[in-house]
Amino acid sequence: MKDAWSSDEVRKAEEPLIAAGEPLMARAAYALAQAVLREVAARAAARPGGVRLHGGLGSDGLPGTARVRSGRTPGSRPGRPAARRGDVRGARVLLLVGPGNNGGDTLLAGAHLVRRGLDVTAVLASARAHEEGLAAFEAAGGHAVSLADVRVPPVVREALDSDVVLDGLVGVGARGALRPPAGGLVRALAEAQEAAGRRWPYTVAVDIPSGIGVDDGAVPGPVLRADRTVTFGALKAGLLLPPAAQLAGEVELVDIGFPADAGPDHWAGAAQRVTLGRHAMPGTDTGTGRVHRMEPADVAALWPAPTARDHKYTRGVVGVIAGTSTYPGAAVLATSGAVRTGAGMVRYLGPEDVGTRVLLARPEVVVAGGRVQAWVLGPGIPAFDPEEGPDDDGQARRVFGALAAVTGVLSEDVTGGKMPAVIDAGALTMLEHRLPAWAVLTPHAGELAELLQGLGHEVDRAAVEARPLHWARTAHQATGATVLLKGAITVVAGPGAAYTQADAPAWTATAGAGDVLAGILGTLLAGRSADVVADETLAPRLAAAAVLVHGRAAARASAGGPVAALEIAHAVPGVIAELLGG
Ligand SMILES: NC(=O)C1=CN([C@@H]2O[C@H](COP(=O)(O)OP(=O)(O)OC[C@H]3O[C@@H](n4cnc5c(N)ncnc54)[C@H](O)[C@@H]3O)[C@@H](O)[C@H]2O)[C@@H](O)CC1
Ligand SMILES: [K+]
Repeated sequence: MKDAWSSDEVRKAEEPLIAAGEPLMARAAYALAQAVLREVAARAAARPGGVRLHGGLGSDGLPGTARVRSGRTPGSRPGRPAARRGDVRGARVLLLVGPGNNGGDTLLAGAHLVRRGLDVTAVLASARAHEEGLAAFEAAGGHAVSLADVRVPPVVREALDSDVVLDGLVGVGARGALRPPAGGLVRALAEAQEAAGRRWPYTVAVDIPSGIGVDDGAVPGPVLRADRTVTFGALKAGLLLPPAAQLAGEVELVDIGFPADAGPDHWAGAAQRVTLGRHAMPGTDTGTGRVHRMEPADVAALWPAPTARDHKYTRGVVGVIAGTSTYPGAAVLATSGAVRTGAGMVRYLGPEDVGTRVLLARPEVVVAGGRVQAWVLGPGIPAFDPEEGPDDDGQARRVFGALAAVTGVLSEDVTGGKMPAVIDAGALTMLEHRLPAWAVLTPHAGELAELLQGLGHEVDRAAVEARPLHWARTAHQATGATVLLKGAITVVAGPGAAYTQADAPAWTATAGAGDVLAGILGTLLAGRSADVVADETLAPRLAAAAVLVHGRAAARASAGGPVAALEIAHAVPGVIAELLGG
């Protein structure tokens, strides 16, 4: 499991170590310099002619760095002697340096790089800079200029003429969007980066890409996209959360001596254990707390793998209420997802013609009512409109009945009382009561926005996409349910924990993929039905596990190319075999 910390937790972990005189910053800076040297050496090794790794500016013919580097012997200008293959000397590095310790890390790393023969320029974005770091950098022979003196355009040109850019403007001490002048600098650099495409230098974010929401993964202003983030002591929540995670590149965690578990999970407190009715508003979401990411071993440990003593009923029966005569495909996809994940049995409830199609695709499915251990409700069923009434072949009636069993409103339901459920698509519009955590809502951003609007929030799809974890938590607090918010990076918010999974290739954004996910999760919930009802932390974990399996199955089915939803379901057994065998 990857654990990403909030900025508060990082600070709490640092305090006693700093008080004890641990050289945290020196360790961070050394590791940062090593990461840069590794990359520079690898690139130089791949290039005959040595160090000039990057294509350089060339486009406007300007000696781009002259103004930034005025008065300095340009040791790495074109025309210098060619170095050996793999030699890092003379590679050009631009440091973007902010006023705090993040800038300090960057300057100290810069000093290491200068000593290794790299050609390093530091742009100090603020009037203040980390004193010790600046002194070490200059003593090593590094060249520092002030942004106030050189202005933004020459810095952009310098960046374009560099091999590596280090973004050390702000780290976990920052709040909100980058303010001027750093904000203006990064806006200009990000635009140039976008325009330059592959000609842009290798960009390393120091601890975090400056300007992201450390705790909530928001991107409130300009941010320079990193190829790599070298982060210190612990992962930061914003590095795993969308949309910021998409700007962090490859994340490298460096051990600087934090204890394995330094602090409490602040978010796991009582804040979200509120009892709110359907129309009550949640309290303010603090947006702090840990975020987890499941890895294969975590999923294997949770998996309800069968033993020789099991039979189909102990393995778990999944009831699927999905599809209509107009949208029969969702029924096929959801039942296929459930069957291929290893359900003891899958029941299908719906219109007769849809049931026939389900059977043609999956003859294992039982098209009849009876006991189930978990429900999958809603794929391919239209939104419920209380004014118009249902036009869905009776599917809304069936979903309402199943929801009563999930919430315990019908305590003596024919299905046997409370049980977990996946609540997807149309079923998301049929929620009338507060839900338990073992009900897992699986909206995409647009559906979550509509659900939240129904609860009185002024939020649209774009707002949900801008702060997915915040809104998933808000929906969890308001409804009581576990919320699985689908996206390129999927977020799960449930009691005491948040998960984020980034397992699926971009090709997975295709019609029907979500129906398959609903089936996969339904089988997992059915396989551990009693546990899920007894332990409210289990549904979020199983939801994250389902997302991992679905994403890996999509990657298998895609093999780098387009993927059809049914093929994701077909790839699931191979993924499970790999997870359990590993
Ligand atoms: N405390 C320590 O000993 C260690 C800290 N480390 C580094 O220190 C960083 C945290 O350092 P600090 O707490 O000094 O804070 P930062 O360096 O992250 O930034 C704080 C500074 O940025 C300014 N700032 C805040 N919000 C801003 C905004 N929106 N726009 C522009 N400027 C803004 C503040 O005025 C303050 O001067 C970590 O991210 C990490 O890189 C590492 O060296 C590891 C050890
Ligand atoms: K940074």
